Amino acid sequence: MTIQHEGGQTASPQAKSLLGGAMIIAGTTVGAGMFSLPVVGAGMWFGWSLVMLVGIWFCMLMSGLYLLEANLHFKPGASFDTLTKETLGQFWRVVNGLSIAFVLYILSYAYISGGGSIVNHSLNSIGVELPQSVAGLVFALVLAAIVVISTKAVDRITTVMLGGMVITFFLAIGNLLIEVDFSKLAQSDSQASYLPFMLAALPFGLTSFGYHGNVPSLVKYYGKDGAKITKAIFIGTGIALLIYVCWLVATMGNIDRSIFPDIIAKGGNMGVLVAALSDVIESTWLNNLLTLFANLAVASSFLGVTLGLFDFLADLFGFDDSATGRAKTAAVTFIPPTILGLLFPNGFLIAIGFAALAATIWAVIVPGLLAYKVRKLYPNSDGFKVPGGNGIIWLVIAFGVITAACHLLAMADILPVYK
Ligand SMILES: N[C@@H](Cc1ccccc1)C(=O)O
Repeated sequence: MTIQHEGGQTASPQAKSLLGGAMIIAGTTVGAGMFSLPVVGAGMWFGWSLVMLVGIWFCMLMSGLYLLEANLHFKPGASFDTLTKETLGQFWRVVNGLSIAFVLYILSYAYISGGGSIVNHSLNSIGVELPQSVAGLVFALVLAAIVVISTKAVDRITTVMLGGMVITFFLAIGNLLIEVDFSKLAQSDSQASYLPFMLAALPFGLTSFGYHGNVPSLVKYYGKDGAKITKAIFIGTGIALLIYVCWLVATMGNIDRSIFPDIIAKGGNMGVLVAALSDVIESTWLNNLLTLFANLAVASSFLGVTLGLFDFLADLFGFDDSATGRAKTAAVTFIPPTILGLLFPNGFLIAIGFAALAATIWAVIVPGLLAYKVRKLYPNSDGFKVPGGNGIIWLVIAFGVITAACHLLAMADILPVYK
């Protein structure tokens, strides 16, 4: 979800509720991570997954706050592009812009792949058989239509979807948690190794906590209220952490670790995970609830990300807001990921991994560098400053570099991958 288009900048900052901002962050953050985390976390299983999520949450929270710190040296409304250009120069501006565009594109494709998989799973349960690529096409066309119609439509529909997600999530999770078999969670076979699998999972954890494109929008929305925006980011990412942990308890507490290699062999796509969960759940309505939730989660992330991409490309190519302008923007936004979705209907996990590689640049490394630089440029500023000194900045940047390295090593088959 995005609030770039909020018209109400004239209201005083105090009038804006904290919860609104927190929900925007939570809505952006929770997405494809729901479906990648149990699959890539299977190797290290629950305990280490929990440790990893808390660590990544902290680093991604800090990098968001660094971006905020830098942003507050500019007028509300300044874009991420402007911040980078003015603070770090043309080189970083280009690297940053390219990595943002890449992440938005590859995520759009990932959502089409995941959405196709889940639409297919849903249709199967009512007896309709479609090739996965066609299901992806249907998913993409319906949602693209909403984005093309208007930003308002996206805002309204995402709000409805978010409401639906919260309701279905808590109903489904409530029931799943009741069925959880805690001995499954605590599974610890002293013969098996767990921890080494964390390295290959790090990039997926990083993508799961990405929301950073929304920070400049929050500054525009709330004005220069650093304390309030910090709270919104803290609460929003905290909600995401809570949802991910509940989801891991629900999935790993119901599906045995020994079943995951089979899920992974089938591409680890969302429909396969939900199907595995359906196998162990007797109740049909719980199954339907879960499927509905999965549909909503991926659809709302798709809307948020493609709307961001749509605006980014309109701005880049200078397409206007007329019907032809929007049609052109829609073409460059939706055609490439949809074609990829038709060609490679099951690349969901691979795409999320690549998204992580590029996201380390603009969601971790660049925010760290921005904060470091503004502290040097304005040493006497009494404005908002993230606590913890420069040491934590380097820690966060190191986390980004290590995660990017893990992705490259995993690609080269050097890291252990559970399968
Ligand atoms: N966190 C989002 C992906 C994302 C990454 C980076 C920025 C914005 C969104 C998800 O899991 O779907």
